[in-house]
Amino acid sequence: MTKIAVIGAGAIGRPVVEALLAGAIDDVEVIGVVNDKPLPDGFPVPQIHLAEAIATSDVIVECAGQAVVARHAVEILESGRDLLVTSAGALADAGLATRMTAAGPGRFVVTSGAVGGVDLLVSAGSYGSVQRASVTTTKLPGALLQPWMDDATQERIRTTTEPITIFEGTAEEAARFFPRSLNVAATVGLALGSLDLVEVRLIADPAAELTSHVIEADTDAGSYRFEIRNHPSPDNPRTSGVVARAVVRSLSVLVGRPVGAVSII
Ligand SMILES: NC(=O)C1=CN([C@@H]2O[C@H](COP(=O)(O)OP(=O)(O)OC[C@H]3O[C@@H](n4cnc5c(N)ncnc54)[C@H](O)[C@@H]3O)[C@@H](O)[C@H]2O)C=CC1
Ligand SMILES: O=C([O-])CC(=O)C(=O)O
Repeated sequence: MTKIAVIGAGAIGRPVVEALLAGAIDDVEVIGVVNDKPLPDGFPVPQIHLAEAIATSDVIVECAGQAVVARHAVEILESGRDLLVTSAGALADAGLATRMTAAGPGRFVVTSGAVGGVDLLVSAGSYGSVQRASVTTTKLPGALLQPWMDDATQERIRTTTEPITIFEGTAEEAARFFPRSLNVAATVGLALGSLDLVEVRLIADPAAELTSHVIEADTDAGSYRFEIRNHPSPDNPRTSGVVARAVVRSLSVLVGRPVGAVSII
């Protein structure tokens, strides 16, 4: 039996817990959830402290935010626990990425999250050089407002009646400026082996009922274009609903029991 602790009980953490309790992966036990606020009434597993999670689990699943990875990943890995990272943008901090890579004996993996095609991009990145790569994300304006934006910028985004580009930059900048909306840009950069290479564009579109991520890459191995259109989570318009399922799938690979009739990894 593999003991799992989850950090975060929100739009990703809660459905991850529910899927695991429903038997999505054989032979796993959810020992509890670490959360910075009291859990809502009826939450199906107990709230535990991080120290208890570290002491009693085999794998810790982060579904809480980049700051949690920055603060706790090295400690978790040094304790010997494996760590599944959802907030991929944390690894845009090269110093943290280096410390996490050096830490052990626990291992860390990053879920593919809201996007697909990153398996092929890892293969292409290792095949030869990458000439260019881009991620263009389109979301509802309200999902993109940030505390660092001034009032005029927030108002322009909130009231736009047509699609507007609100950010252009590297995957590192994207992860820093939109920590809850552009982790996927870091995921693509990590897959290709360079975050600086990835040109990121973020569009606020009041008609964007679906969140879209268009990933393009020209490499020695080939040219790729993936267009992903996800329904947002009903619990958090920033987050695609499918992400919790991606986390469960990644966890199933990490624990060596891939889900599905035929294992595709
Ligand atoms: N890789 C990907 O494709 C995606 C990654 N994400 C990442 O996943 C994170 C979680 O997303 P959602 O579940 O939609 O967010 P959410 O806001 O619905 O839930 C976050 C949960 O984490 C808890 N939390 C926050 N800080 C914490 C701390 N320091 N310690 C313990 N618990 C803490 C909150 O109380 C809440 O329960 C996002 O912040 C983002 O970094 C989100 C969407 C896609
Ligand atoms: O869920 C999504 O579509 C993407 C997202 O929020 C992120 O990358 O942080």
